[in-house]
Amino acid sequence: MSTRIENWPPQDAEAVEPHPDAPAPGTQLGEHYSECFGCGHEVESGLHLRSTVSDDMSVVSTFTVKKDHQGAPGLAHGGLLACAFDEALGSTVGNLLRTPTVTARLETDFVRPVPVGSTLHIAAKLDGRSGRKTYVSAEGRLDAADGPVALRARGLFVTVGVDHFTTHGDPDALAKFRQTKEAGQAEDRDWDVNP
Ligand SMILES: CCCCC/C=C\C/C=C\C/C=C\C/C=C\CCCC(=O)SCCNC(=O)CCNC(=O)[C@H](O)C(C)(C)COP(=O)(O)OP(=O)(O)OC[C@H]1O[C@@H](n2cnc3c(N)ncnc32)[C@H](O)[C@@H]1OP(=O)(O)O
Repeated sequence: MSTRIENWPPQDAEAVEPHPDAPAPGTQLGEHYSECFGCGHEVESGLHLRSTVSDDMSVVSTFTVKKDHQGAPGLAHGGLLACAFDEALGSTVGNLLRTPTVTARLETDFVRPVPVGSTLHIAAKLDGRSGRKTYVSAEGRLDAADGPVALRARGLFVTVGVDHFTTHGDPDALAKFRQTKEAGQAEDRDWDVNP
């Protein structure tokens, strides 16, 4: 059975409200985990995505394509670009709704090639919510917030409990995640997803 979502957001989705304690527009969001490939500073060849709350419903992220991110010579790898959108969409849901979620479905439309050295400006917005399901979409523009559209993506994120990470994750990595938080390096996150 196909799980493709034909209508976006689906009819059963309700309007989504940001969490009352969501970071205010203009807030720069910190990395959520130092070893995250999408945002962590410890991953040398990672994406080092940086995100800022744009308004109640949206987050803008930037990511500069490096040599390590190539698919074809001089061009970004498509799967890696999808990864950047996964991170940007997940950060939008996690930070504006202040809930731990995981990607259940990610659709990416590749509109134009993304050269090494270019910076993608990814504008993501919350589209709707239905129970544990949050619908979020994004557009990525080349080299400027109003540059040409290079990608579009839509994601379904499902809210999970802490047990998702304790059951399936690595205990040592989770301990490091907790220490990072306690050291105050994971800013703006007073909601606890740790065991
Ligand atoms: C990775 C980050 C972890 C750290 C979190 C900590 C702190 C967060 C802090 C800040 C956040 C900031 C940034 C985050 C940035 C990036 C995040 C990256 C996110 C990822 O990169 S994360 C890795 C990839 N991700 C997975 O590793 C998920 C694997 N997967 C599962 O773990 C299960 O599959 C799960 C849990 C998804 C569902 O399982 P489940 O048993 O809990 O629930 P169930 O199956 O009932 O689904 C419930 C409802 O979703 C519908 N549904 C499910 N899947 C669907 C699909 N594909 N299409 C259409 N609908 C779907 C069902 O139809 C049902 O709908 P309904 O309720 O209407 O029946």
